[in-house]
Amino acid sequence: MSNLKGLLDDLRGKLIVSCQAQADDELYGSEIMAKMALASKRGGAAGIRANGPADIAEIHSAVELPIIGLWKRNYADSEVYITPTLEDALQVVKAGASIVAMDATVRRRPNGEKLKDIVAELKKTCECLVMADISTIEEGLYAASIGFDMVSSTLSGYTPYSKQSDEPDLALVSALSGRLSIPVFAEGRIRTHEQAVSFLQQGAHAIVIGAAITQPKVITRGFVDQMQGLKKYGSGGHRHVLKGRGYPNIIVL
Ligand SMILES: CC(=O)N[C@H](C=O)[C@@H](O)[C@H](O)[C@H](O)COP(=O)(O)O
Repeated sequence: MSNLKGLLDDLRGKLIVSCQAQADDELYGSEIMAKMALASKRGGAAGIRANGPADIAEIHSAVELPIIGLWKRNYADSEVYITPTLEDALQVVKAGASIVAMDATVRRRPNGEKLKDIVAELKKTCECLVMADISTIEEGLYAASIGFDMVSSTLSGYTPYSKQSDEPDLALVSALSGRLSIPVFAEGRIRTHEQAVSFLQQGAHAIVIGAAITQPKVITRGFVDQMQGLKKYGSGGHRHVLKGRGYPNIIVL
């Protein structure tokens, strides 16, 4: 466990790159995600965020960086899609993640599982830290109270009741950083160097960036839109939409 506590210190002020591609993405595949992770490491990333046991295992064997693992899965009886169940979390840890990230929203989980019980079980049985992906201040406070090791603003804008915006949620990260003793990670729609620095100045422990680094389609579209005078990318010109039950897909507006 001491190693894991040290891990949080190691991540302070650092960048974690989210290397994820869905099945309908041109870059889909564990080998490609491992290359993406390797390139991120060479660029100075201190950690990788990755989706699914296959990608996590491949990255774990190819890149010497801590992995924040999750597993996006759809269940018929729940809107929760980021590591919804205990078994999903266990598979993520087994694949090589040091930190398991999971939806910590107030929404009902598959099979009636309770967030509190999942966290307690993980703490009891796994050598891992647990990250709460939250969408509101209340969810962040609750997550800290039930034993999560850190929270991340991942789901702000992706639950129907949270703030909807194309911008990253600086207010949420700032508010939680002032109220929680556990680390608060900034994640979701961070597109510029300036935004990343602002989050650190507002108290974020570390920064997680995905699309702006690992999705060439999105980056390309940003340039194209700017060149056409559409002013969309710099202010968050794309966002995830929940297609069907859960899976976020990048759409370009
Ligand atoms: C909402 C959701 O499911 N977010 C996912 C969480 O793992 C990923 O698809 C994001 O890429 C990640 O959060 C980083 O965000 P951004 O790609 O905006 O920098």
